[in-house]
Amino acid sequence: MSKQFQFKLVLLGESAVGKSSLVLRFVKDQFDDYRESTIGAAFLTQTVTLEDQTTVKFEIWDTAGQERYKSLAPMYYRNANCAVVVYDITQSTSLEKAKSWIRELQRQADPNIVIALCGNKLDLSARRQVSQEEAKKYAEEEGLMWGETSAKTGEGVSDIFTSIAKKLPLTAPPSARGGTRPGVPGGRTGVDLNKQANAGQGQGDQCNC
Ligand SMILES: Nc1nc2c(ncn2[C@@H]2O[C@H](COP(=O)(O)OP(=O)(O)OP(=O)(O)O)[C@@H](O)[C@H]2O)c(=O)[nH]1
Repeated sequence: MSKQFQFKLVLLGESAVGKSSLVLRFVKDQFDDYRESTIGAAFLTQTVTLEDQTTVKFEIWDTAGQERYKSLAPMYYRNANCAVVVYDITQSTSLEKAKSWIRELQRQADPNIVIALCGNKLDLSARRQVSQEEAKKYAEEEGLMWGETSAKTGEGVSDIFTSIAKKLPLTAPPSARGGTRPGVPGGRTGVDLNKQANAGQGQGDQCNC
């Protein structure tokens, strides 16, 4: 039987960089030009199958980027196995905000968290304010994964999640760990689904929490 794992992933970043759009593309392969700003956070799941048929189910917490929700974020990144910190390549201030989220994760999240820095809105590269060199250099210095995406065209979106899946510890002993549920953002993670009956949500389930 192929191995199945489940990990908790959190998205962080300034408002309007495209966090929810990235998740919508990844989970439902859709894009919405007029997406409303997230309130609180949203929960979705999606599964990635690797070449060796290992499946990685992501439990995704899409946080709200507006400043008024900032204090909620620790609830979502606490116990997260991985984080996608998003900036908008057409807004250099959004990279500064992403760096501040990364500093916070480095100080307060699980020390083994896998962090990917993601430059979104690649389809708008004519208006680019953040060069690939600058972002890549910063990511290398901080030991982060890095990639650029367009939630609008889909470019790079599945690559970033697949790269994260490959970096996660897929050999971790599963038995002592538990899964997360919608409404329980701080739940434990990293479960091997082969060992767990009734293992949570199906693909693309969503709740606004
Ligand atoms: N051109 C372009 N527009 C995008 C892309 N991704 C998102 N957008 C647009 O940017 C706006 C904000 O996108 P959201 O996904 O709501 O951004 P968010 O980061 O989730 O925002 P908050 O919920 O406020 O934190 C929307 O109008 C999207 O349609 C992209 O890759 N390219």
